[in-house]
Amino acid sequence: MRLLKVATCNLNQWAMDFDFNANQIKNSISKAKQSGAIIRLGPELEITGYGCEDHFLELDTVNHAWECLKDILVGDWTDDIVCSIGMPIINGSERYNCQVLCLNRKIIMIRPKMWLANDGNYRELRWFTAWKKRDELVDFQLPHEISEALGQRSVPFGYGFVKFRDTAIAAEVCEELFTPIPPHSELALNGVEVFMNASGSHHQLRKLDLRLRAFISATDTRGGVYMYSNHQGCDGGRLYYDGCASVVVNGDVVAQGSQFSLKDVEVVVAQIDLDVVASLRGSVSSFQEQASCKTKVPSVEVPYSLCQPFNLKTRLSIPLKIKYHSPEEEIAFGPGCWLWDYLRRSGASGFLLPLSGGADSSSVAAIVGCMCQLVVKEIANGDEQVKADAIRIGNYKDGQYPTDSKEFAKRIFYTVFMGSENSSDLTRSRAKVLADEIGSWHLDVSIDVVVSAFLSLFQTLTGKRPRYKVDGGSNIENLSLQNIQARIRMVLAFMLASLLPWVHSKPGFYLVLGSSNVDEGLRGYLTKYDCSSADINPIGSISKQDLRAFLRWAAIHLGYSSLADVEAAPPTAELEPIRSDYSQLDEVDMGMTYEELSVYGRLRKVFRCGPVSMFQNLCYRWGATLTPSQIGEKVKHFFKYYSINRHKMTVMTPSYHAESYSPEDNRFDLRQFLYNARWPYQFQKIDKLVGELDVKEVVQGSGDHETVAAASDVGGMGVAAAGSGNPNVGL
Ligand SMILES: Nc1ncnc2c1ncn2[C@@H]1O[C@H](COP(=O)(O)OP(=O)(O)OC[C@H]2O[C@@H]([n+]3cccc(C(=O)O)c3)[C@H](O)[C@@H]2O)[C@@H](O)[C@H]1O
Ligand SMILES: Nc1ncnc2c1ncn2[C@@H]1O[C@H](COP(=O)(O)OP(=O)(O)OP(=O)(O)O)[C@@H](O)[C@H]1O
Ligand SMILES: NC(=O)CC[C@H](N)C(=O)O
Repeated sequence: MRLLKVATCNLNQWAMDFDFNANQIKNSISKAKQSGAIIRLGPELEITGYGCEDHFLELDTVNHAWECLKDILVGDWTDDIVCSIGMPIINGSERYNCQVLCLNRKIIMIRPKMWLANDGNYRELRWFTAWKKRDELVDFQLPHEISEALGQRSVPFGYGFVKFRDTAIAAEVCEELFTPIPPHSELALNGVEVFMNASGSHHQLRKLDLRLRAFISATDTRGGVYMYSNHQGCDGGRLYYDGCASVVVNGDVVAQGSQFSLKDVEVVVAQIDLDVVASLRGSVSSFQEQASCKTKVPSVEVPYSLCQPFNLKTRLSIPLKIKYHSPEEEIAFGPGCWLWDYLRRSGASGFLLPLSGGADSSSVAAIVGCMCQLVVKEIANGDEQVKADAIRIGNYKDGQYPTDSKEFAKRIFYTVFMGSENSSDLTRSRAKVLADEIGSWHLDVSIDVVVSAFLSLFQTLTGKRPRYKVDGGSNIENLSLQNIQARIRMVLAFMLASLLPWVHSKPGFYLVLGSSNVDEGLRGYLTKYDCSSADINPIGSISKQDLRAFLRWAAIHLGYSSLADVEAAPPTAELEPIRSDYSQLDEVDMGMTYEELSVYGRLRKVFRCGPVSMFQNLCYRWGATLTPSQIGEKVKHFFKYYSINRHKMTVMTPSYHAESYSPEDNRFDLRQFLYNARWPYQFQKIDKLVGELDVKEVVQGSGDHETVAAASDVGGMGVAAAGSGNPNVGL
């Protein structure tokens, strides 16, 4: 037997906070050593933080990373433990995203990333060069100061692996795992038994499965130990890195860390018998055959042993049942943890939320409530860092600290219902009941006097006073009357967030939370610079359908039972007067349902459909109940409003990224914002297709169509011919 103990970790780093990050790395190495591990793997670019973006272009960033590495190497951190540490390195004139393998105060090899992440949220090619030399390791001269401090002049740099006396190990850096020809396949043929994947990978709803499947398929037939390390938390941007440090052996998960957690450092350890890898490989004839004619990968020899012989002092890690969170839990915990990091790092004293009693703002309130519950739970579990942060933010004195989530919420969370003459008692009371359940400091104010002050001012200026449509006004008047209310709420929210702490003799300021969802953003069904404009928004890329499922879940599992009523109510903006024969409803206003919007959203972004291919795909999906002409009208209606309102995406409040069809314009969904909203070329093509289909009556009902049935559960949206069936493409 060759017993090997390995440790991997989730680290909650903060981009550009070098002291903090270096301490976390040291802390994780100490924990790994305490557990008896001989290998410690950390996340990608852990010294700088993954999300430094254009700071990677600054030489300072690379220099500071070396300084931190030197500090780690001159101490006893790496004594008797192989540490894989992530940082940027300049070799010659190119900058690489590297894993630095260290042991006993020396650097044994530097492995630059070969396949960079460059889709969706990722732009690594903007900052790094991909390493392309695959047949040799080059000699890298260490920077003078490092060289002096370590007594080491140079180090092998490039693609390769490290051969110890008793096993071989190699790095595979994040995206490399997801490439069509991942390095681990040829590394395995070269005898590498342990793969160390350092990652910087963000949370997206329903994505974990994709990741775990990749670890499993990397090792189930070819054998191997797959170690995965990731960042965890908000390191300064819209992404939440969702941890899940794990160890997989021959396709079985034997250790799995948390996906969502408030912990700064979590070390995940596994004890493995490496002979199971050799044994599996020896039993697969095709593996043996391919190994016998493999392409040789360069290696570095280190005369050191990592394994222990058979002994009964340690227990082997056994296969675990993989833990997946439901999407509802993901919505509660991902944004909940992200909000906590943002709050503790921003210096704010809490959050203020305009709470309408509707589904969206109630979801945000529930997520803040969940955050408070997590904080109290983590303090009860003995987390000193969470306790110290909570004491500071909640302004606790005399040794007191949060022990009850409602009491904590009262200190750090203001909710405010800002009713107008169009608000109903139902929503007003829903807001109040929910606030009581969560424990927030709740205010109920009327904005009517402010609205009428604006209207009077306008009347003085122009001599005219706009009227609602139900009172005989035009569309323009009707819209402007709605938008005044919506925008006044935004101004009042910011005013309260800055002044309420002063009123209550508390230090600091509160962050205003926004609560528009991904579908409203896509359709543009929001008033520009109303309460959708805030400091941050935890649900800006979550769909209405997912939010409704979340509300049902939260009513039970977070203990906020009033959310069941909130969920059951039809979504309404309550900006127009309610009459016996009229009450404003979102889906009527928008001319489409939220369910339809989710379908359009996925087709547009995830499946990259323009208007014409969206129409064609929807003919398969909806052909049983709608005619081609009706489908054509729906597609045109969607694209018209999407494009008219695209400018609103340029000023969307920074939101937690959670959804692959997010229209977020700043980092994720990069498109123009001034369109010809008549789409003359595309719409004419749709009309032409409709004409042809009507004549031929080709679409006879989607149920009869083979491809529809086959693809009907693709990401829950039943895309038929939209190309790639993976809704997570472009993570
Ligand atoms: N191409 C362009 N590039 C840059 N800016 C452009 C623009 N076109 C218009 N604009 C600007 O945008 C303005 C129009 O946008 P905006 O003022 O927002 O107004 P608008 O989009 O016309 O109206 C707001 C919509 O949101 C609905 N609403 C209101 C309130 C709450 C909710 C909800 O349930 O969440 C929904 C409301 O029923 C209405 O359909 C124009 O007045 C102009 O200032
Ligand atoms: N009466 C109100 N009191 C406080 N805030 C409000 C009120 N009405 C609207 N808002 C704020 O403006 C945002 C957008 O308003 P709107 O009611 O139009 O619908 P929504 O986007 O469907 O959200 P919700 O489901 O929270 O009502 C809300 O999410 C909320 O933050
Ligand atoms: N940092 C990376 O290489 C990211 C890779 C991949 N797209 C992920 O989200 O996991």
